[in-house]
Amino acid sequence: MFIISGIILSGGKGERIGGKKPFRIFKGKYLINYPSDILKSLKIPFTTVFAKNSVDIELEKKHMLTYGCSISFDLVENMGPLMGILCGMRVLNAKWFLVLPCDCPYITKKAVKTLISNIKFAERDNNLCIIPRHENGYIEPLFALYSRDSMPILNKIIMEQKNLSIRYFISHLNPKYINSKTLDESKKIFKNINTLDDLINCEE
Ligand SMILES: Nc1nc2c(ncn2[C@@H]2O[C@H](COP(=O)(O)OP(=O)(O)OP(=O)(O)O)[C@@H](O)[C@H]2O)c(=O)[nH]1
Ligand SMILES: [Mg+2]
Repeated sequence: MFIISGIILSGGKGERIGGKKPFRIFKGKYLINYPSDILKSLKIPFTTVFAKNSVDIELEKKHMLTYGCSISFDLVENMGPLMGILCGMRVLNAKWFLVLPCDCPYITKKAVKTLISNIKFAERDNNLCIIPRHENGYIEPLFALYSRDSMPILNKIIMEQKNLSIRYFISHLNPKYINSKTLDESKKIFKNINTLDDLINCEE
């Protein structure tokens, strides 16, 4: 069993960017390549979870071949990131899952390593997830670690379909919150690309 495996969430509608978000080009690379390159360089195996109905099966297959990762698809459409996380967990044999969005081109190796360095404390304190939190209280649950022990809880939440918010899921996990600045003083790594303007206008 790998201790850590990655789940890259790539199955959102991407409405604000006009669809096909993972394969939008940002500074010469597909958006999805940024988190994928970091995971590859850290030798963390991962799966990329696309929407139930493929947006472009050729590009999705090419992504799989480029990175030697697996690709997964949401079992049910339009259920949001929790469905993506569960579908990723189902195909990975890991103790901890590193969940990342597909639209985080400023991600760094250092940030991922720092996040991972908290696992030993989470295991000591029985925290089933490790979530970056900003000073203003805002949390980053899609740039976070989840223990395998959170999987039955997530499964139950999805089966019940009562509340599919990620905050509801986390509320069952005794989260370890870590100061977002320990991952990146500038906090730029958390910047997501959501619109066509973001694709063009993001400064260096
Ligand atoms: N697998 C999967 N991933 C999702 C789902 N919804 C959102 N995501 C991913 O979660 C991350 C954050 O989502 P958003 O920033 O809202 O992106 P989005 O939903 O694609 O874009 P908008 O439609 O413009 O909100 C992105 O990496 C999305 O691809 C989903 O239902 N399934
Ligand atoms: Mg969305």
